[in-house]
Amino acid sequence: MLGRVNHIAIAVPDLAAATAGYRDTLGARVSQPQALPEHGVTVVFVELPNTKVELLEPLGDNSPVAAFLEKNPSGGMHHICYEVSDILAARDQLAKSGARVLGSGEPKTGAHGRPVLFLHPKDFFGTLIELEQV
Ligand SMILES: CC[C@H](C(=O)O)C(=O)SCCNC(=O)CCNC(=O)[C@H](O)C(C)(C)COP(=O)(O)OP(=O)(O)OC[C@H]1O[C@@H](n2cnc3c(N)ncnc32)[C@H](O)[C@@H]1OP(=O)(O)O
Ligand SMILES: [Co+2]
Repeated sequence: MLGRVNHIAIAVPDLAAATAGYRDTLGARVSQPQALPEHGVTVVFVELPNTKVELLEPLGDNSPVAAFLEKNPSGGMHHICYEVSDILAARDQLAKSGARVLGSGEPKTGAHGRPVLFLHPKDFFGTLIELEQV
């Protein structure tokens, strides 16, 4: 089922400061901010030779990231995104195995304009998993 790691996500309290840290201190190439109101976040992507790091901060009042930052005020690893070739087949297989697919269960459009789903962290060893169809 799983393909490449598409990105590792880090939730941060201040996206501009985190962007400067990756760009200026770590010398990395960082994309422009992308506001994703339907997901309650603003994100940037740190471009790396073999994958990406997604830096994300809350956007709006019901951001799913806000509760995470209350527990982790300086930020922290938020999720890992794996690529899948068929997100609906993956979803159905996972649901059959008893894994919780978050939200309505229907894929939403992610930051790359492709369908994404999330799996509950408690079902995967304390790690929030995002699946992105590539
Ligand atoms: C799609 C656009 C973009 C992209 O890449 O394209 C993104 O990635 S957007 C990313 C932001 N969107 C999401 O995270 C959507 C999925 N997330 C959720 O549905 C919620 O955040 C959820 C269900 C994971 C947690 O919701 P909430 O924090 O309200 O619930 P609890 O506080 O009750 O948490 C339950 C339990 O899970 C632990 N938890 C919460 N978040 C995480 C996490 N990121 N990693 C690991 N564990 C997490 C939390 O601590 C609770 O544990 P407990 O031991 O019961 O205290
Ligand atoms: Co993501």
